[in-house]
Amino acid sequence: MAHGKNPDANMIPVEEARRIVLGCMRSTEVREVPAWQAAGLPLAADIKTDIDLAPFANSAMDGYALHAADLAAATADGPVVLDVVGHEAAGYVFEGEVGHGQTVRIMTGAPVPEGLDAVVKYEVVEVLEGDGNEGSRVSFAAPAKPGENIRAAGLEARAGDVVMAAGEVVTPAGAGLLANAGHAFVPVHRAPRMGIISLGTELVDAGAVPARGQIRDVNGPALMASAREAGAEPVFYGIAPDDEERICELVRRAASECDVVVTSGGASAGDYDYVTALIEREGEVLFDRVSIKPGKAVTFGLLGETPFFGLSGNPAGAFVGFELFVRPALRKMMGHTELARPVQEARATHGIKKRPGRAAYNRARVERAGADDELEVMQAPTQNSALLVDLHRGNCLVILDEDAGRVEAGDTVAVLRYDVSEGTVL
Ligand SMILES: Nc1nc2c(c(=O)[nH]1)N[C@H]1C(S)=C(S)[C@@H](COP(=O)(O)OP(=O)(O)OC[C@H]3O[C@@H](n4cnc5c(N)ncnc54)[C@H](O)[C@@H]3O)O[C@H]1N2
Ligand code: MOO
Repeated sequence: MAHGKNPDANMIPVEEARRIVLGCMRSTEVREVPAWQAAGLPLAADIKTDIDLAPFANSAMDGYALHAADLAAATADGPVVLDVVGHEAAGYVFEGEVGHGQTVRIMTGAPVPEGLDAVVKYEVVEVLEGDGNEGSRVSFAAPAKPGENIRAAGLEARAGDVVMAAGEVVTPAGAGLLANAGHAFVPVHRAPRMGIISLGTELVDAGAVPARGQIRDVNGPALMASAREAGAEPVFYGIAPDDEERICELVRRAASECDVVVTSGGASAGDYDYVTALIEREGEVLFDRVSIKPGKAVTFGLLGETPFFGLSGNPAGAFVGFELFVRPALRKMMGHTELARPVQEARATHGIKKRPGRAAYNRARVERAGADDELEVMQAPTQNSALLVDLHRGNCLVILDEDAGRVEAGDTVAVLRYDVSEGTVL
């Protein structure tokens, strides 16, 4: 992908870039993990239950199990009296026969004895004789409906039913359901390993005080956190000075050890920006410029089979590049089908400058405000790509398409919510 004087001639739209990226992603291997550890992950296979859920009809209340027909004529003035012939706690099974005129004292969760079809809770039962257990006589002042206070066998699922389908994201409640279906372990795609390299001779780590001309590496830690938040396993390969051989060595190592490699910096037009040329030489470049602001300098390619992202060095550009391309790629590798963050509409509190050209992803914060509790979006005062504080305090990016012009205060704009996970209905 050689280019002449104007590398921007290679710019492609965001949607096209994302299509190219996602087209290259393959899922990671499947492994079995404890069901509770699968929360937040999509299942890699359909999961069936081996038994009916619930496995037997059981009581939803502490009370008396009986034949509903026996109480048909019960009223306050003419109560029906039954003989208590047994007692049943959860985990215990009453094996005896229960005839008409008889009842069994039953606890919540205990199996309803064969032939009985209703449970009446303690609160509305009067004990006439005895302590309420076997040998007692109890009185009912109202009829009971057949099925009352009984949780039927198979209410949730039948043996052999799929209780959770491949691709469904496990929730904490879902982890319980999987256990109920007999699965202590379930198959999910392994967390992708994301290798991270910060490129730039000017970079020192957070523990050092930068000398004149140096700055601290902010993209390394920010990308590590972003990878972890996306469910990937971040691996930091360090800061590489602008030395082609050193970068090449690190990139090769990361590509052989990881599922995806992400660098920041060294991607643009400067004298020391090697990334695109290096990937071209070592593998294949699929694009090297996207029509976005910030973060247009984004190289995407393959090193053998390993996807490579060379993000812009400017911290806001690296963040936007991660959000728009790397995060969806990681999610696809994990088997997620919801790949895009939610986009919603909000009213701009101020005018927003925008020249036709690259699509803008402007740092902003959306909130409910005003008497009508409408969504209002306040853009950060400066959109300088070197600043991170507004991404930290903000929660969204205002999306202005390539051909959009100036936005006036009060206009409705689309905002991408990076504080909310993919698939959330807002
Ligand atoms: N002649 C041109 N110059 C530039 C263009 C252009 O089109 N023509 N585009 C500008 C834009 S827009 C961007 S974005 C940057 C992209 O630059 P690179 O991705 O090559 O990144 P660097 O040049 O290495 O660094 C840019 C900037 O970011 C700082 N940086 C880099 N890495 C880190 C890090 N890990 N932590 C904190 N800060 C970092 C670096 O010091 C630079 O200030 O190119 C423009 N130039
Ligand atoms: O593409 Mo650059 O990140 O706008 O500053």
